[in-house]
Amino acid sequence: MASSTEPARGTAPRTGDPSSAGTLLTAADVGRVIDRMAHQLIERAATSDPGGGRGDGTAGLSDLVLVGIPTRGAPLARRIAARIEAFTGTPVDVGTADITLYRDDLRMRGVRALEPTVLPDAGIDGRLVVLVDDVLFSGRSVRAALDALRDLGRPRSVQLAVLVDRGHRELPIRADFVGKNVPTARSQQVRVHLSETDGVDEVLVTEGES
Ligand SMILES: O=P(O)(O)OC[C@H]1O[C@H](OP(=O)(O)OP(=O)(O)O)[C@H](O)[C@@H]1O
Ligand SMILES: O=c1cc[nH]c(=O)[nH]1
Repeated sequence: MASSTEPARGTAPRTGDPSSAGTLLTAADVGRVIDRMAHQLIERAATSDPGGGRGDGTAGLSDLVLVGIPTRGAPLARRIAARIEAFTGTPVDVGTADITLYRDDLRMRGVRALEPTVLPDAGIDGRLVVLVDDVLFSGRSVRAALDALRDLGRPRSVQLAVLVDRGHRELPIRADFVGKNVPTARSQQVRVHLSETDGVDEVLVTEGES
């Protein structure tokens, strides 16, 4: 997670009046935001490369594993990895980590099917893991993901990338890469739709809790 002296990158202030209900990001916006996040990850992987890199824009990428948090963090991680490969020519390992059994609010959320946990063959030990999710809200999903990772290996570092940070944290968790910071009212919902899961790329703000 980001240190307190290093603000997460984003495109809008996190404080301010709540966003109006409606479309926050169109399909084209989602594509642009994913591209920007891919570039930021390339840069950050290079600066955190213990080997110092080769100066060709691919430093640290072999060390990087993008781990998506289901549901929509999984396709998002795959898309960011695909864009990193498109920009650098270097493939990036991707995985998914189901967090269901690690949640602290399991009893409040009702029964839901477990999602797959799939890691690259090289695993995550000693590597730079970037957790990927669509929305960061209370931080409880990310907290659960950190616990899930603990059972999967021992990365040398864990960072967090989210498409939308809507504020209202209940835990001391902050993203290292933010596609878009969106001031919201607690009563609103941010709904991320991706073509892989929903048939369309868009981010909506709706009124009323789900
Ligand atoms: O910071 P938090 O308060 O945990 O909220 C963010 C989480 O909520 C949503 O997932 P949800 O649990 O609704 O499941 P889904 O991904 O299957 O939609 C979203 O995808 C994030 O994972
Ligand atoms: O607004 C929210 C809150 C939690 N999870 C979401 O996907 N959206």
